[in-house]
Amino acid sequence: MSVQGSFFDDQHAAGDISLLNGELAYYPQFFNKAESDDFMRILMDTIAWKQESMNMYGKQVLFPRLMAWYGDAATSYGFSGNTFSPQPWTPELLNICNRITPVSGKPFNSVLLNLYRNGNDSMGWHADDEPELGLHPVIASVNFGATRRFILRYKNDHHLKHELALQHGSLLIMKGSLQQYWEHQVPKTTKEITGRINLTFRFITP
Ligand SMILES: O=C(O)CCC(=O)C(=O)O
Ligand SMILES: [Fe+2]
Repeated sequence: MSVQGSFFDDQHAAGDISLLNGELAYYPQFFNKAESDDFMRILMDTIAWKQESMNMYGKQVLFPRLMAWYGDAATSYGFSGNTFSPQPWTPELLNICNRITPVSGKPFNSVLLNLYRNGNDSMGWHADDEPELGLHPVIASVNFGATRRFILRYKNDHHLKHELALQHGSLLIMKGSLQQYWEHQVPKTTKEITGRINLTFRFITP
């Protein structure tokens, strides 16, 4: 994809964002409005959304969002005391995966989906650094629905931050040593907003 114009006059401008010890690439309008609207509606209706719980200091606590896990049968994924077995790929998930793979330059065999029902749903600080993702994972994050803040902070200096507003139809690629040195979060907001779906495509060592 070519980069033309400035970020201010060309909404299609896309590009690499180089951080200290980490790399991002952001494509604000990777999917056009019509196809993004379609994906949002179809994913809302066809994905097996569930509110999972995690063990926190000996107590079961509900995740503040709905989740789902899809991918190749051989992949399974553990975090926060859970092990997820994937549901088989749906046509839309395969379609999205096939569209983003040429940009990521790496194949994916699974996708974690998150549904933020409103501003009260969120995701806390974490890095996607589980061993089954490998040392320098390429993770492709696709966004439909309401724009949400995506904040990164440097693990060794929390003052060092970078923020993006992930919009409807956007693609964010996280790569290099980003997960090793940075954490990210999607904070709650008091704004009246509609739902948002985020998909993170990953390659899990089978
Ligand atoms: O919703 C987002 O933008 C972030 C999702 C995320 O960080 C994850 O699934 O690990
Ligand atoms: Fe993450």
